[in-house]
Amino acid sequence: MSADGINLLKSKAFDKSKWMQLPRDVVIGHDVIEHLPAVCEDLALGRTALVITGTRTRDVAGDRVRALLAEDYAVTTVATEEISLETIRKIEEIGGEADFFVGVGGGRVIDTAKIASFNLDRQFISVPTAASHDGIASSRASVPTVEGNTSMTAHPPIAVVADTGIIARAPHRLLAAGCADVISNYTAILDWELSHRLRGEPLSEYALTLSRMTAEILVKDADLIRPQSEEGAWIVTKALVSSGVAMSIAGSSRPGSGGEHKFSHALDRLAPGKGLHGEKCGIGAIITMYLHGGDWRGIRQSLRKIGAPTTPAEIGVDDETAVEALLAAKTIRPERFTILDMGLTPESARDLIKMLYRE
Ligand SMILES: NC(=O)C1=CN([C@@H]2O[C@H](COP(=O)(O)OP(=O)(O)OC[C@H]3O[C@@H](n4cnc5c(N)ncnc54)[C@H](OP(=O)(O)O)[C@@H]3O)[C@@H](O)[C@H]2O)C=CC1
Ligand SMILES: O=C(CO)COP(=O)(O)O
Ligand SMILES: [Zn+2]
Repeated sequence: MSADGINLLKSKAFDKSKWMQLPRDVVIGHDVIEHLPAVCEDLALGRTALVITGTRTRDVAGDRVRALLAEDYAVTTVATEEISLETIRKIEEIGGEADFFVGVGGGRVIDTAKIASFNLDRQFISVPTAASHDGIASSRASVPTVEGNTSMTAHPPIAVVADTGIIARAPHRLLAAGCADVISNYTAILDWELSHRLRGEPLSEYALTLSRMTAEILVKDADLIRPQSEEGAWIVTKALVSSGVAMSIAGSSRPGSGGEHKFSHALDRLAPGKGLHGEKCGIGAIITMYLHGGDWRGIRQSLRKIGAPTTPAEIGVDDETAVEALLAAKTIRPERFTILDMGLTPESARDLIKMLYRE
């Protein structure tokens, strides 16, 4: 039985988290931020909006969103500096009276808006300022907790408004990180298949195929993904939306998150502030592809071509910490079986990190 079938079979009880929810309006293109009021009108979401943004992204787009909506809506803006259960709770208090939420920023801000709106049973609109992660359109959200990073069921945005002009002007590092997040789908899928074969974990063939196809198209178009190129921003944003849809189909982040993501989450804790989410996942994907016996040099070549880092040193992490993260990775969400559960030792972890520097 595939995971798709299981979702349907289990749907007898009223449990929204089992539904396959997808965004309704997805608007990607030049200057589309100006269409945000029209999108809100189309969706008839109410008259009171809470805009959640970041301390940098407020200048980049948060203030513009506020000004655009203020003509027709009562708007409150909150700028957050971090994602945590505490911040989300505070935002829920501020947004209790809002009819809908708008998340304007990177992955942290969008996940914050996603979880707070889900908890309050309000819709939210995703306005990414960077193509740096595949949570732009997904129904999943990740929050760092004391037990490690937790993947939470939430809901997808009712709409995505992705302005490629804004995204193309963001530092190229963010775009490259988004590409790496998508490239890591290759290894996430291998881990999922491994767990399916070894542990009988349900597999969604639709989600898996969409996830792999998204990574393949991105790698094929890698030559077009250049700094400040709006065409590149458009290609990557579409891939991130597609990857997020794969997660919504699966009802979990499995199609886009395997051992390479666990490595990234372990680094979040062991080396806080070093490297972007997608950058860490990309480095992890080289390692787990090697362990799967696949084309790890191909993964590394694609990351290099796009301008993403391929070694811990490039993100300011020393090798010993990277070894520690590799060993700690399997303790994060231990129920999610990956290649890192197949007998990694301190010696082999050291060799794997060394391997990253090999020509
Ligand atoms: N829900 C899901 O399915 C997924 C969720 N994620 C989550 O997303 C997060 C990672 O997202 P990521 O975007 O890498 O990290 P952040 O949201 O932390 O963004 C990184 C930095 O880039 C800044 N930034 C964003 N846009 C611009 C811009 N246009 N110009 C200048 N600076 C900009 C942000 O500013 P500011 O300080 O203003 O925020 C922030 O300082 C993690 O929390 C991860 O768990 C990742 C993948 C999937
Ligand atoms: O980052 C993600 C997919 O790219 C989400 O995965 P996690 O569930 O590991 O946070
Ligand atoms: Zn990711």
